[in-house]
Amino acid sequence: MSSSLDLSHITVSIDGRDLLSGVGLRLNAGQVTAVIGPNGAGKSTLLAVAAGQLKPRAGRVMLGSRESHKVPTAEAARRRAVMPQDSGVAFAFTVEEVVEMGRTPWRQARAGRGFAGRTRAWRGFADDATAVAHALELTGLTELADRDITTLSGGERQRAALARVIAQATPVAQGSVILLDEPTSAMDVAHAESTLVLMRELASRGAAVGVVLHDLDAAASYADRLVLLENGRVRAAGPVAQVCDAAVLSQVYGTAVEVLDVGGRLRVGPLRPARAA
Ligand SMILES: Nc1ncnc2c1ncn2[C@@H]1O[C@H](COP(=O)(O)OP(=O)(O)OP(=O)(O)O)[C@@H](O)[C@H]1O
Repeated sequence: MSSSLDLSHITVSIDGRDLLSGVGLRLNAGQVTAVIGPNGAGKSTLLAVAAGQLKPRAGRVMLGSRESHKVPTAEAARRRAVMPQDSGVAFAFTVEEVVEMGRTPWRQARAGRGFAGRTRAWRGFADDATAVAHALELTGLTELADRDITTLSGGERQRAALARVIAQATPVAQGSVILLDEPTSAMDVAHAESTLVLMRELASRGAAVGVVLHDLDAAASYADRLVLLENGRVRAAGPVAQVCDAAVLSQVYGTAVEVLDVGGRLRVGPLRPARAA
């Protein structure tokens, strides 16, 4: 299995406190890897390191076969698209303009090549307008394309941020990396499910997807592998069935978590009391 992004022995310290201690994260092409763990465990910090936004005190980040910081910025942006936890745009851009921003690294690449239409690399590039229109359609935003982004609801804004990431990641190829930090946190159940299905679709086209999720059942249903963080360390990592151990999850989250096998699919969530009729 080829790894598109490989973080090893990552340590991040701020003000003398270790937010991450010796953490590893391997994102494989064609797979969804979900990072789970309680509030403050270090999930967003780990994703920020994976995104190249935060430099670790120790450890190594490999983007494909090269150290991430040695990959030129624009090239890295074509291979690695990131949706941060808070991806709000404060200015009055239209939804379409925000999604178009995802195409910037591709436009830069073409500008750098002059008339790049004849170069080999160009053949792999999607047409910008098509990529933007497709991303809007996939996220159900076509009707809202001309709306001022600041007027959208929280869930709609989150879909626009996702559309920008999809536009940036187009064309998805082996080696593409897509990082999503709680992409469904503001979405209703229907949009959350569509987003998770879309995430799997991106992986099936060859992307290595890393996603932070609080919804344990969604993580168990849609991820191939889980990384469970606790206090800045990896408590468990591996295939879903291996990491979804009720005793371990209950201990790490400090509340009773149940894991049920329902027709071969694991259902994971808080153990809730039965209510009297
Ligand atoms: N810039 C910073 N300065 C000081 N502490 C920080 C900073 N950034 C993060 N932290 C702390 O590092 C820890 C990990 O934060 P992080 O955001 O990675 O957690 P998380 O697992 O994503 O949490 P959540 O589920 O609440 O989003 C937290 O205790 C947080 O308060």
